[in-house]
Amino acid sequence: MTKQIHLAAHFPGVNNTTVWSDPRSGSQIDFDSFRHLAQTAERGKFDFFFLAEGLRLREMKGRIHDLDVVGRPESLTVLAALSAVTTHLGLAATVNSTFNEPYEVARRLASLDHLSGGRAAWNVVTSWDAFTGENFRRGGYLAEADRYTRATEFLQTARELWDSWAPDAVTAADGQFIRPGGISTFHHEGKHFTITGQFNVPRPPQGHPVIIQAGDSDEGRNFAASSADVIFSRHSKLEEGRAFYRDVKSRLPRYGRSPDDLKILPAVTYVLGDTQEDAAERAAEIRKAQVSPQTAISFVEGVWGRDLSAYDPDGPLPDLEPDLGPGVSEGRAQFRGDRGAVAAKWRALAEEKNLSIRELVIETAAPQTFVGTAASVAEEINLFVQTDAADGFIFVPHLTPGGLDDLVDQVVPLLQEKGVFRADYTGPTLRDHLGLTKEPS
Ligand SMILES: Cc1cc2nc3c(=O)[nH]c(=O)nc-3n(C[C@H](O)[C@H](O)[C@H](O)COP(=O)(O)O)c2cc1C
Repeated sequence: MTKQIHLAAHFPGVNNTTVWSDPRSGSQIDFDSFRHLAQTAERGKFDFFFLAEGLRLREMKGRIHDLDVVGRPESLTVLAALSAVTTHLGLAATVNSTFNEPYEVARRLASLDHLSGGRAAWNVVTSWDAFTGENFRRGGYLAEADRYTRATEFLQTARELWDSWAPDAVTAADGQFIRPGGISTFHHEGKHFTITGQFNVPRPPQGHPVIIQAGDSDEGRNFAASSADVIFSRHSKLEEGRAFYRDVKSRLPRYGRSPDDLKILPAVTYVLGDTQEDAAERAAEIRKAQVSPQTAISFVEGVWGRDLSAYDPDGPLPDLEPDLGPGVSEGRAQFRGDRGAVAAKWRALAEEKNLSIRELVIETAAPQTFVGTAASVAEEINLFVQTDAADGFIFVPHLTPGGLDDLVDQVVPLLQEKGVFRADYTGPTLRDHLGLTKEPS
């Protein structure tokens, strides 16, 4: 059976995706930038618009990675404003379950779901690191091992709050506003939260907003399989995408769910050209522009575990061994792999090709996912979905705010012609767009 593709748009501006040097590059914080990207996604009949979250600026010994994050307003606030200038597009907010409280988050998501007529989604992230925690905690930090027990209980508690209002609780008829018995008292007692009382926002139009999950560990995958509607993954290559897809989908029956109940959407990038060669040339230029001198130094610092700010990005790698103790880079940019092995590989590559620090980082940076003509990119997107490497994609453009224009104008019509992507929305809610009939419980 031919699968229907799901498409979403990610607002860029972090992780060196954005090409700041391009004269078309606009503000990351003006409402017009958000509006342009969201309205472009809606013109393309995308399922949803996605905002990530970073709760502390990344830094190296106090030096902020200022090219990584230049303005990142709180996502639910931005999405509430976007709900007024869009009509069908889903609105997905990343909200951390480690540094927030269920009552407050459940209220804000229920409110967005009401304001938007059933278009809200919550990307439940679990970043727990102590460095970020300094912004929030009164003392003591969550152990890494507890991040998903807290997230699971957090989500369960939010669901109890949403369910505490019957769908028809508000009657506003016969001199009565609330139907007797329409609102129940909630009482939650658990390891992380003990709360009791009454929720004060009516049940969201979608019942529960759509739940997205973006972890990758075994616990993260189980959390998605048990509790999420969408998983946002980093596995964007064909073979690794298929392996991830098989692994995650095979976990659903353990939780009494069917594989269709969870959509797998990897984050992807793209570059279009008039010919394959033209697109490849443009892709190489974009990769160069994405690695600024400061970005190049911070990547190498992340692997070497040393302050390398005194080194010339256009010069050779430092003649220093990596420091394999705790990294000096803090925040989400911290490198989490085997730094010794990566450093050895990078040194060998730099020597073999005579690369400067910046050239090395450009050479090792992940290539763009889809590079080609509109027709070849449409083919490839469809191939990934029809061969179960994904159910669709979250596109991360490299330009704000015009970065999705060519995708929507040139690639989406080809997918529509193939009959694998909607020509128009068929329902008002995000659950309708995703073809999700029931909520995980
Ligand atoms: C594709 C992807 C996107 C993510 N986006 C965010 C984000 O915007 N904000 C955040 O705090 N964490 C984000 N995370 C981090 C995850 O929520 C999670 O904390 C992290 O991956 C550690 O969990 P894990 O060990 O299960 O992978 C993202 C992870 C992935 C894979």
